[in-house]
Amino acid sequence: MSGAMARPAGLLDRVRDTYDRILASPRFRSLATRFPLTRPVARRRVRALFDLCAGFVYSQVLLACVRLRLFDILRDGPEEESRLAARLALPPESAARLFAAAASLGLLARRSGGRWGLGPLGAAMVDNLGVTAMVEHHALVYGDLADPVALLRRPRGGNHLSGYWPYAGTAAPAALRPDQVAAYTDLMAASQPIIAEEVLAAISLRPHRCLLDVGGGDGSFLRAAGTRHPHLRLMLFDLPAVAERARPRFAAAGMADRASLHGGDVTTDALPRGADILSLVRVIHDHDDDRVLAILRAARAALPPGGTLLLAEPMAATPGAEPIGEAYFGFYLLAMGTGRARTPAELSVLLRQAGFTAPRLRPTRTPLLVRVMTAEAVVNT
Ligand SMILES: C[S@@+](CC[C@H](N)C(=O)[O-])C[C@H]1O[C@@H](n2cnc3c(N)ncnc32)[C@H](O)[C@@H]1O
Repeated sequence: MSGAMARPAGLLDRVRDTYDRILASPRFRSLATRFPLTRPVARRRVRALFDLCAGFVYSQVLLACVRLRLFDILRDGPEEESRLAARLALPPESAARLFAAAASLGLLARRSGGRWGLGPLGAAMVDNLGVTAMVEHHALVYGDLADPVALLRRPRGGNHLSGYWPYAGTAAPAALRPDQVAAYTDLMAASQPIIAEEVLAAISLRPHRCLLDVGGGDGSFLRAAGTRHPHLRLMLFDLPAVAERARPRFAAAGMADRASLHGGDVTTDALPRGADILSLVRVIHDHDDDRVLAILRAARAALPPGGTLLLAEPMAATPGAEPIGEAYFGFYLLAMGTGRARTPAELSVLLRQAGFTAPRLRPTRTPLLVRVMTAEAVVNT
């Protein structure tokens, strides 16, 4: 039991307990499927439970499609089954099995004349480098989650994912070598365009002069912001080996004279000054509370009084996307070894502790992908 004394159950709790006991009864479940009025609900629950049991198989069907480049092949139009099987170098029977499985998941669709085309979800995968990279990356996650009870019981870290995100498990992240940061930086860059679109639609940078992106990776977010706001000066802070990866990319985008790059460890080194808005995009959820406070305090110190903090990441308890924050990020970050998805209320508490005021959640178009909060650096008294 936790330290808190258990409160006596209220009426609502007792009603819920009774409801749970009824649902847990095999006899009731059997009755519910037979009774016409309860049958639709019973069927939905059975389906939801089956999807939970089978989800890993569905993911592997998607992985097979991605590895075979099936969505790329079908982007130019439907193809006849045996020709498609030959292009994929699959035995005809296996190919038919894959196509039927993918169609049942909305990835492919049957067309006339024995042909297969893209389904609605397969069409959404075309040129979707971010999701494609994540599907491949999940092969690593899959390994770490193979024994979830062992994962929950063991000390944190020491998994494939903690090796993939080496800053999560080291006391000296600034010493990481270029070869240790390349894979994760590229993965983040692949999904950054969609994140940047959401964030830049949620908050206007027009009133600002200079944006400092902390944990800014290869600068993808800054370049998106700089393209949309040509007046904006750009500053990037990340681990030295990561910040260096941004240099040729800013040059290629013709933004080298607007951008400055700064390498260091945000938990121990001072951040450069001069920006009136500072962003933390998909950074805070990687860290435990003590490091989050160190990062936010460094951000506060770098901003002028009244300066804006922009915090963007997937958050816990997002209405309609609860499993993303609690289940997906909960277990992903457990395997990685640090961090957790936090609710806007939890983030607000940390922001205030670090010297920010007026934390505010800004609506995003797809909160499942990213939510945005802003706060103001307190005016020193
Ligand atoms: C999950 S990635 C997000 C990258 C980028 N903001 C994005 O959304 O694509 C987290 C970033 O924080 C950086 N980072 C982690 N620990 C850091 C530290 N102690 N000091 C500076 N940067 C750090 C990583 O190198 C990485 O680029």
